[in-house]
Amino acid sequence: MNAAIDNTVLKLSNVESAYGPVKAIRGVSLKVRKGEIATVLGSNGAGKSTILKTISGVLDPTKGNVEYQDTDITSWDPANIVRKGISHVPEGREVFALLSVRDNLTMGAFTRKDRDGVARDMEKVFSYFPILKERAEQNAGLLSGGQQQMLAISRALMANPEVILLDEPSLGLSPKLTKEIFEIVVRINRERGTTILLVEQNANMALNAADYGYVLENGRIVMEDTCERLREKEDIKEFYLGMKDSGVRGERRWKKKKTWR
Ligand SMILES: Nc1ncnc2c1ncn2[C@@H]1O[C@H](COP(=O)(O)OP(=O)(O)OP(=O)(O)O)[C@@H](O)[C@H]1O
Repeated sequence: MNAAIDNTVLKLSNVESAYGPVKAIRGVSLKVRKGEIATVLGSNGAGKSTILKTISGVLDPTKGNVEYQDTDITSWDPANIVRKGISHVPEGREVFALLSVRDNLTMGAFTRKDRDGVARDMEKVFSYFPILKERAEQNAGLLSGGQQQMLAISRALMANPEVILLDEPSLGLSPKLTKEIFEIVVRINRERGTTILLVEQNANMALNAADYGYVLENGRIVMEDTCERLREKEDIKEFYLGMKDSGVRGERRWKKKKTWR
């Protein structure tokens, strides 16, 4: 379908990416529509982070294309991809530990010249995460893990993105904090209309927050559907929603891939 008609903002077509001889994703095709939260679920090593790195330009694909709003951005420089409107929050809540919270946020706006807009967005970020305002002058390294995750998301927001690529925000966080962070992610999506592509192992949180989901196994998409329908599928219940031990990677027997859109 024509991207303009089905509202697709981000489209991967048959993408393959590798680390030297290690093929991490193979033949990945997916679409993210404007204003939606899309999620990619998968176990350790499935290739989730590699999808985000390939979109954000950290890693050049060996095959296939990445399109954003009908522009082919395959292998673009990461800074130009941020300028174009895509911000990446990498796994592991990367922050500049020796810089203050405020300076981290200012660095997130490195592509912008509109000082008033940057100041406004900093206040907006502080309204999402008031603890960051309280600790604005502290070094980011002094923040707790959860607060660093908040800062990493906030720094991405400071670029005023249309799309946020969010890598495993639940990593290492308590269930309570994970829930809090997901609530803010949904709020950002609803209030700003920010399109979000979220990769997660925590399927429960991701399927509740997202509109549309993909399941990635061994570098390949094996299933996709609305999150509402994915939650009802036996494979998802067994392997991702804790109704059965997830077993060893690669041992799963997924039914033939079905596509609904
Ligand atoms: N820098 C690297 N060099 C070599 N191989 C890598 C590198 N980064 C990832 N890989 C390999 O690529 C594959 C996909 O990794 P990726 O990090 O994308 O998976 P993931 O689904 O995000 O896993 P996790 O949930 O553990 O973060 C894995 O086999 C991994 O070992």
